[in-house]
Amino acid sequence: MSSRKVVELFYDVVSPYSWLGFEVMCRYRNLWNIDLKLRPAFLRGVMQGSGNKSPVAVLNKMHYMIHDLRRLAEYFDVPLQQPSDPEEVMFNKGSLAAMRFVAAVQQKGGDKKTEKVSRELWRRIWSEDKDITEPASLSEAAVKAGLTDGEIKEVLEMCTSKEIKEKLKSCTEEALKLGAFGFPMMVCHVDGKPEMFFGSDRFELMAHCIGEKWLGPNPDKAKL
Ligand SMILES: N[C@@H](CCC(=O)N[C@@H](CS)C(=O)NCC(=O)O)C(=O)O
Repeated sequence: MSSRKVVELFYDVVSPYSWLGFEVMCRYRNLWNIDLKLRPAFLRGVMQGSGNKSPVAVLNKMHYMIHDLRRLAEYFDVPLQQPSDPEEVMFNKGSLAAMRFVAAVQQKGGDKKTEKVSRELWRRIWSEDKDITEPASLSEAAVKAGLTDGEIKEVLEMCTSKEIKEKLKSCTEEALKLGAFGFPMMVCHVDGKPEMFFGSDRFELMAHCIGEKWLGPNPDKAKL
């Protein structure tokens, strides 16, 4: 049997397209011969570091995205819904606290808990129009993800540590070095060479490059 290919998924919970990419990668993790590595990072740092401009700076692009996300939610079977004030949520409030929290969860609890907490944070911001900046909001997401009160207290304390700030920063810098200009970014390591894909709309090509089969965004339903 061929050795498992490593696929790194760089994401930020402020990014709705990252949620789509994340759910697809989680669905395919056991179907494809891959080792999925979650790489929580900071989208604003990637945008600034790469000199990219927000896609919503162009009005027509913003209108397209709003429409696109509505139909993608149904296509991907992800309960994505526009928050009432996307600008406030994405640009004013942002995701620094949330992504430090995710980085701390990963440090303390590994990828399984990181997956669950990330999903609950996306659900809050991109489905239920709820805050993800306050400690109480982060705690609520962590409770839903199954963390204990003790774990949550420890993770919240870790968020302000130099170690966790550095962890998020270095993952963001790594993404930039690999060529990131936005999220989601998937990096497949094929024969020791990194192959980068941007967006939740590159899975067909990715599957081709790693020698796997693309069965659409929901492979379990495709098999029925
Ligand atoms: N076509 C991509 C779009 C992904 C996308 O727009 N991601 C945003 C964050 S939610 C981004 O980083 N955009 C940077 C850019 O488009 O240059 C997809 O379908 O996933």
